Amino acid sequence: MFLGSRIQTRAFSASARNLSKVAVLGAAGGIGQPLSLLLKLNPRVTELALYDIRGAPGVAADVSHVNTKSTVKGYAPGAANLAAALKGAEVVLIPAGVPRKPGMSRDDLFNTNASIVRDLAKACAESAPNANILVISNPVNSTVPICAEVFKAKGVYNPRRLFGVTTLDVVRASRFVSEIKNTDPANENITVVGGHSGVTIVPLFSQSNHPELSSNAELVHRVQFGGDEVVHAKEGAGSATLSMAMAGARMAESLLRAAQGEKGVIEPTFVDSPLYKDQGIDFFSSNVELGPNGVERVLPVGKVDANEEKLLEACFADLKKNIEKGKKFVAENPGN
Ligand SMILES: NC(=O)C1=CN([C@@H]2O[C@H](COP(=O)(O)OP(=O)(O)OC[C@H]3O[C@@H](n4cnc5c(N)ncnc54)[C@H](O)[C@@H]3O)[C@@H](O)[C@H]2O)C=CC1
Ligand SMILES: O=C([O-])CC(=O)C(=O)O
Repeated sequence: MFLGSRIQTRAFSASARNLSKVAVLGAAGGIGQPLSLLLKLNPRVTELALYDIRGAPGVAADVSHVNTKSTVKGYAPGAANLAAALKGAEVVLIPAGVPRKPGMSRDDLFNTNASIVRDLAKACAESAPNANILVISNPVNSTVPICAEVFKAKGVYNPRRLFGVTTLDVVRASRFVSEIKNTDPANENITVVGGHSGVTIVPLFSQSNHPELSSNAELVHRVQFGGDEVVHAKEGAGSATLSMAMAGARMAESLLRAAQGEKGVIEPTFVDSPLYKDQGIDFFSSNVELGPNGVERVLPVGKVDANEEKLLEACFADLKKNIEKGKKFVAENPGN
Protein backbone atom coordinates (compact mmCIF):
# COMPACT_ATOMS: atom_id res chain seq x y z
CA MET A 1 0.00 0.00 0.00
CA PHE A 2 2.73 2.42 1.12
CA LEU A 3 4.99 1.41 -1.73
CA GLY A 4 2.08 1.84 -4.14
CA SER A 5 1.40 5.39 -3.05
CA ARG A 6 5.12 6.27 -3.26
CA ILE A 7 5.25 5.01 -6.81
CA GLN A 8 2.16 7.01 -7.61
CA THR A 9 3.70 10.19 -6.21
CA ARG A 10 6.87 9.68 -8.21
CA ALA A 11 4.89 8.99 -11.36
CA PHE A 12 2.90 12.16 -10.81
CA SER A 13 5.91 14.40 -10.29
CA ALA A 14 7.53 12.95 -13.41
CA SER A 15 4.43 13.68 -15.48
CA ALA A 16 4.12 17.15 -13.97
CA ARG A 17 7.47 17.96 -15.59
CA ASN A 18 6.05 17.03 -19.00
CA LEU A 19 6.72 19.54 -21.72
CA SER A 20 3.68 19.93 -23.90
CA LYS A 21 4.00 21.97 -27.04
CA VAL A 22 0.68 22.75 -28.68
CA ALA A 23 0.43 24.26 -32.17
CA VAL A 24 -2.58 26.05 -33.63
CA LEU A 25 -2.78 26.34 -37.44
CA GLY A 26 -5.22 29.10 -38.33
CA ALA A 27 -4.50 30.84 -35.04
CA ALA A 28 -5.51 34.35 -36.12
CA GLY A 29 -9.06 33.38 -37.11
CA GLY A 30 -12.38 33.53 -35.34
CA ILE A 31 -11.76 30.21 -33.61
CA GLY A 32 -7.97 30.41 -33.54
CA GLN A 33 -7.79 33.53 -31.38
CA PRO A 34 -10.01 32.50 -28.45
CA LEU A 35 -8.65 28.95 -28.73
CA SER A 36 -5.10 30.27 -28.37
CA LEU A 37 -6.19 32.29 -25.33
CA LEU A 38 -7.78 29.25 -23.68
CA LEU A 39 -4.65 27.18 -24.37
CA LYS A 40 -2.52 29.92 -22.82
CA LEU A 41 -4.64 29.60 -19.68
CA ASN A 42 -4.07 25.82 -19.55
CA PRO A 43 -1.18 24.98 -17.20
CA ARG A 44 -0.60 21.67 -19.03
CA VAL A 45 0.52 23.59 -22.11
CA THR A 46 4.15 24.67 -21.79
CA GLU A 47 4.73 26.04 -25.28
CA LEU A 48 2.20 27.51 -27.68
CA ALA A 49 3.04 27.85 -31.39
CA LEU A 50 0.64 30.03 -33.38
CA TYR A 51 0.63 29.84 -37.18
CA ASP A 52 -1.59 31.50 -39.78
CA ILE A 53 -1.24 32.88 -43.28
CA ARG A 54 -1.89 36.27 -41.74
CA GLY A 55 -1.68 37.85 -38.30
CA ALA A 56 -0.27 35.09 -36.11
CA PRO A 57 2.67 37.12 -34.71
CA GLY A 58 0.22 39.80 -33.56
CA VAL A 59 -2.08 37.31 -31.88
CA ALA A 60 0.96 35.70 -30.25
CA ALA A 61 2.27 39.04 -28.93
CA ASP A 62 -1.14 39.75 -27.43
CA VAL A 63 -1.70 36.31 -25.87
CA SER A 64 1.90 36.19 -24.60
CA HIS A 65 1.14 38.96 -22.10
CA VAL A 66 -1.29 36.72 -20.22
CA ASN A 67 0.56 35.91 -17.03
CA THR A 68 0.81 32.15 -17.15
CA LYS A 69 4.12 30.29 -17.44
CA SER A 70 3.87 28.95 -21.00
CA THR A 71 5.85 30.52 -23.82
CA VAL A 72 4.04 31.75 -26.93
CA LYS A 73 5.52 32.22 -30.38
CA GLY A 74 3.80 33.50 -33.49
CA TYR A 75 4.96 32.41 -36.92
CA ALA A 76 4.74 34.42 -40.14
CA PRO A 77 3.53 32.58 -43.26
CA GLY A 78 5.85 30.24 -45.13
CA ALA A 79 6.85 26.60 -45.24
CA ALA A 80 9.96 26.97 -43.06
CA ASN A 81 8.01 28.85 -40.39
CA LEU A 82 5.20 26.30 -40.48
CA ALA A 83 7.75 23.52 -40.04
CA ALA A 84 9.28 25.33 -37.08
CA ALA A 85 5.85 25.88 -35.51
CA LEU A 86 5.11 22.16 -35.80
CA LYS A 87 8.48 20.77 -34.69
CA GLY A 88 8.11 18.94 -31.37
CA ALA A 89 4.37 19.58 -31.06
CA GLU A 90 2.43 17.03 -29.06
CA VAL A 91 -0.95 18.39 -30.12
CA VAL A 92 -1.76 20.26 -33.34
CA LEU A 93 -5.15 21.94 -33.65
CA ILE A 94 -6.27 22.91 -37.15
CA PRO A 95 -9.01 25.55 -37.42
CA ALA A 96 -7.63 26.91 -40.72
CA GLY A 97 -10.07 27.51 -43.54
CA VAL A 98 -13.22 29.39 -44.40
CA PRO A 99 -16.42 29.28 -42.33
CA ARG A 100 -20.01 29.08 -43.64
CA LYS A 101 -22.29 31.92 -44.62
CA PRO A 102 -26.09 31.65 -44.35
CA GLY A 103 -27.54 29.24 -46.90
CA MET A 104 -24.35 27.16 -47.17
CA SER A 105 -23.86 23.58 -46.01
CA ARG A 106 -20.57 22.45 -44.51
CA ASP A 107 -19.99 20.49 -47.70
CA ASP A 108 -20.08 23.79 -49.62
CA LEU A 109 -16.78 24.60 -47.86
CA PHE A 110 -15.10 21.56 -49.36
CA ASN A 111 -13.74 23.25 -52.49
CA THR A 112 -11.83 25.83 -50.46
CA ASN A 113 -10.93 23.93 -47.32
CA ALA A 114 -9.92 20.57 -48.79
CA SER A 115 -6.68 21.89 -50.26
CA ILE A 116 -5.92 24.03 -47.19
CA VAL A 117 -6.22 20.98 -44.94
CA ARG A 118 -4.34 18.73 -47.38
CA ASP A 119 -1.37 21.12 -47.44
CA LEU A 120 -1.34 21.60 -43.67
CA ALA A 121 -1.60 17.83 -43.18
CA LYS A 122 1.48 17.43 -45.40
CA ALA A 123 3.39 19.84 -43.23
CA CYS A 124 2.27 17.93 -40.12
CA ALA A 125 3.28 14.59 -41.66
CA GLU A 126 6.73 16.00 -42.41
CA SER A 127 7.42 18.00 -39.24
CA ALA A 128 5.23 16.45 -36.53
CA PRO A 129 4.44 12.88 -37.66
CA ASN A 130 3.86 11.69 -34.08
CA ALA A 131 1.64 14.55 -32.92
CA ASN A 132 -2.04 14.25 -32.14
CA ILE A 133 -3.76 16.05 -35.01
CA LEU A 134 -7.09 17.66 -34.12
CA VAL A 135 -9.01 18.72 -37.21
CA ILE A 136 -11.57 21.48 -36.70
CA SER A 137 -11.81 22.75 -40.31
CA ASN A 138 -15.04 21.81 -42.05
CA PRO A 139 -16.38 19.66 -43.52
CA VAL A 140 -14.86 17.48 -40.77
CA ASN A 141 -16.47 14.35 -42.30
CA SER A 142 -14.19 14.88 -45.32
CA THR A 143 -11.20 16.81 -43.93
CA VAL A 144 -10.28 14.00 -41.51
CA PRO A 145 -10.14 11.38 -44.32
CA ILE A 146 -8.07 13.92 -46.30
CA CYS A 147 -5.52 14.07 -43.47
CA ALA A 148 -5.47 10.27 -43.22
CA GLU A 149 -4.76 9.91 -46.94
CA VAL A 150 -1.96 12.47 -46.79
CA PHE A 151 -0.36 10.73 -43.81
CA LYS A 152 -0.69 7.36 -45.57
CA ALA A 153 0.98 8.74 -48.69
CA LYS A 154 3.87 9.95 -46.52
CA GLY A 155 4.07 6.55 -44.80
CA VAL A 156 3.44 7.98 -41.32
CA TYR A 157 -0.28 7.36 -40.78
CA ASN A 158 -1.12 6.46 -37.20
CA PRO A 159 -4.91 6.12 -36.88
CA ARG A 160 -4.65 6.57 -33.11
CA ARG A 161 -3.40 10.11 -33.50
CA LEU A 162 -5.93 11.64 -35.89
CA PHE A 163 -9.10 13.23 -34.48
CA GLY A 164 -12.00 15.15 -35.97
CA VAL A 165 -13.19 17.58 -33.33
CA THR A 166 -16.89 16.88 -32.69
CA THR A 167 -16.88 18.05 -29.07
CA LEU A 168 -19.14 20.99 -29.87
CA ASP A 169 -21.99 18.61 -30.68
CA VAL A 170 -22.01 17.15 -27.16
CA VAL A 171 -21.45 20.58 -25.63
CA ARG A 172 -24.57 21.83 -27.45
CA ALA A 173 -26.60 18.71 -26.70
CA SER A 174 -25.97 18.96 -22.96
CA ARG A 175 -26.78 22.67 -22.93
CA PHE A 176 -29.99 22.30 -24.96
CA VAL A 177 -31.22 19.48 -22.71
CA SER A 178 -30.42 21.46 -19.58
CA GLU A 179 -32.49 24.34 -20.93
CA ILE A 180 -35.49 22.07 -21.42
CA LYS A 181 -35.12 20.22 -18.12
CA ASN A 182 -33.91 23.15 -16.05
CA THR A 183 -30.83 21.22 -14.94
CA ASP A 184 -27.10 21.86 -14.73
CA PRO A 185 -25.56 21.00 -18.14
CA ALA A 186 -22.55 19.58 -16.29
CA ASN A 187 -24.81 16.72 -15.22
CA GLU A 188 -26.23 16.10 -18.70
CA ASN A 189 -23.90 13.73 -20.51
CA ILE A 190 -25.39 13.23 -23.92
CA THR A 191 -23.73 10.76 -26.24
CA VAL A 192 -23.58 12.02 -29.83
CA VAL A 193 -22.26 9.74 -32.58
CA GLY A 194 -21.82 9.74 -36.35
CA GLY A 195 -20.22 12.72 -38.05
CA HIS A 196 -20.20 16.51 -37.80
CA SER A 197 -22.78 17.80 -40.24
CA GLY A 198 -26.58 17.84 -40.35
CA VAL A 199 -28.14 14.39 -40.27
CA THR A 200 -24.78 12.71 -39.72
CA ILE A 201 -24.92 14.13 -36.16
CA VAL A 202 -26.85 11.55 -34.12
CA PRO A 203 -27.69 12.33 -30.49
CA LEU A 204 -28.55 9.27 -28.41
CA PHE A 205 -30.95 10.64 -25.83
CA SER A 206 -32.20 7.13 -25.04
CA GLN A 207 -28.86 6.63 -23.24
CA SER A 208 -29.18 9.85 -21.22
CA ASN A 209 -30.94 10.81 -17.99
CA HIS A 210 -33.99 11.59 -20.13
CA PRO A 211 -34.56 8.68 -22.54
CA GLU A 212 -37.97 10.08 -23.56
CA LEU A 213 -36.20 12.96 -25.32
CA SER A 214 -35.29 10.68 -28.22
CA SER A 215 -38.82 11.28 -29.57
CA ASN A 216 -38.42 15.08 -29.28
CA ALA A 217 -37.87 15.77 -32.98
CA GLU A 218 -37.37 19.49 -32.40
CA LEU A 219 -34.52 18.86 -29.95
CA VAL A 220 -32.89 16.26 -32.19
CA HIS A 221 -33.06 18.74 -35.06
CA ARG A 222 -31.59 21.49 -32.88
CA VAL A 223 -28.56 19.35 -32.04
CA GLN A 224 -28.11 18.31 -35.67
CA PHE A 225 -28.42 21.87 -36.99
CA GLY A 226 -27.16 23.88 -34.00
CA GLY A 227 -24.35 25.26 -36.15
CA ASP A 228 -26.93 26.83 -38.50
CA GLU A 229 -28.42 28.83 -35.62
CA VAL A 230 -25.07 30.57 -35.13
CA VAL A 231 -24.41 31.01 -38.86
CA HIS A 232 -27.83 32.63 -39.24
CA ALA A 233 -27.43 34.89 -36.18
CA LYS A 234 -23.98 36.08 -37.35
CA GLU A 235 -25.54 37.23 -40.63
CA GLY A 236 -22.65 36.38 -42.92
CA ALA A 237 -19.85 37.13 -40.45
CA GLY A 238 -19.02 33.45 -39.91
CA SER A 239 -20.01 30.50 -37.76
CA ALA A 240 -19.46 29.36 -34.19
CA THR A 241 -16.11 30.57 -32.91
CA LEU A 242 -16.33 31.08 -29.13
CA SER A 243 -18.22 27.90 -28.26
CA MET A 244 -15.97 26.08 -30.73
CA ALA A 245 -12.84 27.45 -29.08
CA MET A 246 -14.12 26.15 -25.74
CA ALA A 247 -14.87 22.75 -27.30
CA GLY A 248 -11.45 22.55 -29.00
CA ALA A 249 -9.65 23.55 -25.82
CA ARG A 250 -11.57 20.85 -23.93
CA MET A 251 -10.52 18.21 -26.47
CA ALA A 252 -6.87 19.32 -26.30
CA GLU A 253 -6.97 19.30 -22.50
CA SER A 254 -8.40 15.76 -22.50
CA LEU A 255 -5.59 14.55 -24.76
CA LEU A 256 -2.96 16.17 -22.55
CA ARG A 257 -4.53 14.68 -19.41
CA ALA A 258 -4.46 11.24 -21.01
CA ALA A 259 -0.89 11.77 -22.28
CA GLN A 260 0.18 12.74 -18.77
CA GLY A 261 -1.06 9.44 -17.38
CA GLU A 262 -4.66 10.07 -16.35
CA LYS A 263 -6.79 6.97 -16.88
CA GLY A 264 -10.37 6.79 -18.11
CA VAL A 265 -10.35 10.02 -20.13
CA ILE A 266 -13.24 9.75 -22.56
CA GLU A 267 -14.24 12.19 -25.30
CA PRO A 268 -16.46 11.92 -28.34
CA THR A 269 -14.40 12.31 -31.51
CA PHE A 270 -14.42 11.42 -35.21
CA VAL A 271 -11.72 8.80 -35.70
CA ASP A 272 -10.62 5.91 -37.88
CA SER A 273 -13.10 3.54 -36.29
CA PRO A 274 -13.75 -0.20 -36.37
CA LEU A 275 -17.45 0.27 -35.50
CA TYR A 276 -18.99 0.32 -38.99
CA LYS A 277 -16.06 -0.61 -41.24
CA ASP A 278 -18.01 -3.68 -42.35
CA GLN A 279 -20.53 -1.23 -43.84
CA GLY A 280 -17.80 0.69 -45.64
CA ILE A 281 -17.66 3.53 -43.11
CA ASP A 282 -14.03 4.02 -42.15
CA PHE A 283 -14.44 7.05 -39.89
CA PHE A 284 -17.05 7.50 -37.21
CA SER A 285 -17.51 9.68 -34.16
CA SER A 286 -18.24 7.95 -30.88
CA ASN A 287 -16.96 8.07 -27.36
CA VAL A 288 -13.29 7.20 -27.34
CA GLU A 289 -11.00 6.43 -24.43
CA LEU A 290 -7.81 8.46 -24.75
CA GLY A 291 -4.37 7.39 -23.56
CA PRO A 292 -0.69 8.27 -23.96
CA ASN A 293 -0.81 6.85 -27.49
CA GLY A 294 -3.89 8.79 -28.53
CA VAL A 295 -6.90 6.56 -29.15
CA GLU A 296 -6.79 3.84 -26.50
CA ARG A 297 -10.19 2.28 -27.19
CA VAL A 298 -13.15 3.12 -29.42
CA LEU A 299 -16.23 2.58 -27.29
CA PRO A 300 -19.22 0.84 -28.81
CA VAL A 301 -22.31 2.88 -29.68
CA GLY A 302 -24.40 0.82 -27.27
CA LYS A 303 -28.13 0.27 -27.23
CA VAL A 304 -30.20 2.62 -29.36
CA ASP A 305 -33.97 2.88 -29.67
CA ALA A 306 -36.11 2.73 -32.82
CA ASN A 307 -35.99 6.53 -33.39
CA GLU A 308 -32.22 6.50 -33.16
CA GLU A 309 -31.91 3.51 -35.46
CA LYS A 310 -33.59 5.58 -38.16
CA LEU A 311 -31.27 8.51 -37.46
CA LEU A 312 -28.26 6.20 -37.77
CA GLU A 313 -29.45 4.94 -41.14
CA ALA A 314 -29.72 8.48 -42.49
CA CYS A 315 -26.29 9.26 -41.00
CA PHE A 316 -24.58 6.30 -42.68
CA ALA A 317 -25.73 7.27 -46.17
CA ASP A 318 -24.41 10.85 -45.97
CA LEU A 319 -21.31 10.03 -43.97
CA LYS A 320 -20.13 7.41 -46.43
CA LYS A 321 -20.37 9.93 -49.29
CA ASN A 322 -18.51 12.62 -47.29
CA ILE A 323 -15.68 10.21 -46.42
CA GLU A 324 -15.36 8.98 -50.00
CA LYS A 325 -15.26 12.58 -51.25
CA GLY A 326 -12.28 13.35 -49.01
CA LYS A 327 -10.37 10.24 -50.09
CA LYS A 328 -11.09 10.86 -53.78
CA PHE A 329 -9.89 14.45 -53.49
CA VAL A 330 -6.43 13.39 -52.32
CA ALA A 331 -6.22 10.61 -54.91
CA GLU A 332 -7.02 13.08 -57.70
CA ASN A 333 -5.27 16.13 -56.23
CA PRO A 334 -2.17 14.92 -54.42
CA GLY A 335 -0.69 18.45 -54.49
CA ASN A 336 3.03 19.17 -54.52
N1 LIG B 1 -15.44 21.20 -35.97
C1 LIG B 1 -16.34 22.06 -35.55
O1 LIG B 1 -17.15 21.74 -34.68
C2 LIG B 1 -16.35 23.44 -36.09
C3 LIG B 1 -15.61 23.77 -37.20
N2 LIG B 1 -15.60 25.04 -37.69
C4 LIG B 1 -14.78 25.31 -38.88
O2 LIG B 1 -13.54 25.89 -38.49
C5 LIG B 1 -12.98 26.60 -39.62
C6 LIG B 1 -12.47 27.97 -39.19
O3 LIG B 1 -13.52 28.79 -38.75
P1 LIG B 1 -13.25 30.30 -38.28
O4 LIG B 1 -12.13 30.35 -37.33
O5 LIG B 1 -14.55 30.86 -37.89
O6 LIG B 1 -12.79 30.96 -39.68
P2 LIG B 1 -11.92 32.30 -39.89
O7 LIG B 1 -12.02 32.65 -41.32
O8 LIG B 1 -12.30 33.32 -38.88
O9 LIG B 1 -10.44 31.82 -39.55
C7 LIG B 1 -9.75 30.91 -40.34
C8 LIG B 1 -8.28 31.25 -40.28
O10 LIG B 1 -7.59 30.29 -41.05
C9 LIG B 1 -6.51 30.97 -41.67
N3 LIG B 1 -6.00 30.20 -42.80
C10 LIG B 1 -6.54 30.03 -44.03
N4 LIG B 1 -5.74 29.26 -44.78
C11 LIG B 1 -4.70 28.91 -44.00
C12 LIG B 1 -3.53 28.14 -44.21
N5 LIG B 1 -3.29 27.53 -45.37
N6 LIG B 1 -2.67 27.99 -43.18
C13 LIG B 1 -2.90 28.59 -41.99
N7 LIG B 1 -3.98 29.35 -41.75
C14 LIG B 1 -4.86 29.51 -42.74
C15 LIG B 1 -7.10 32.33 -42.07
O11 LIG B 1 -6.09 33.29 -42.34
C16 LIG B 1 -7.94 32.64 -40.85
O12 LIG B 1 -7.22 33.40 -39.90
C17 LIG B 1 -14.11 26.66 -40.66
O13 LIG B 1 -13.87 25.71 -41.66
C18 LIG B 1 -15.35 26.30 -39.86
O14 LIG B 1 -16.36 25.74 -40.64
C19 LIG B 1 -16.31 26.05 -37.09
C20 LIG B 1 -17.04 25.78 -35.97
C21 LIG B 1 -17.17 24.45 -35.40
O1 LIG C 1 -21.95 25.29 -38.48
C1 LIG C 1 -20.79 25.51 -38.92
O2 LIG C 1 -20.53 25.71 -40.10
C2 LIG C 1 -19.67 25.45 -37.95
C3 LIG C 1 -19.76 24.19 -37.19
O3 LIG C 1 -19.27 23.18 -37.60
C4 LIG C 1 -20.59 24.19 -35.99
O4 LIG C 1 -20.94 25.25 -35.45
O5 LIG C 1 -20.91 23.09 -35.53
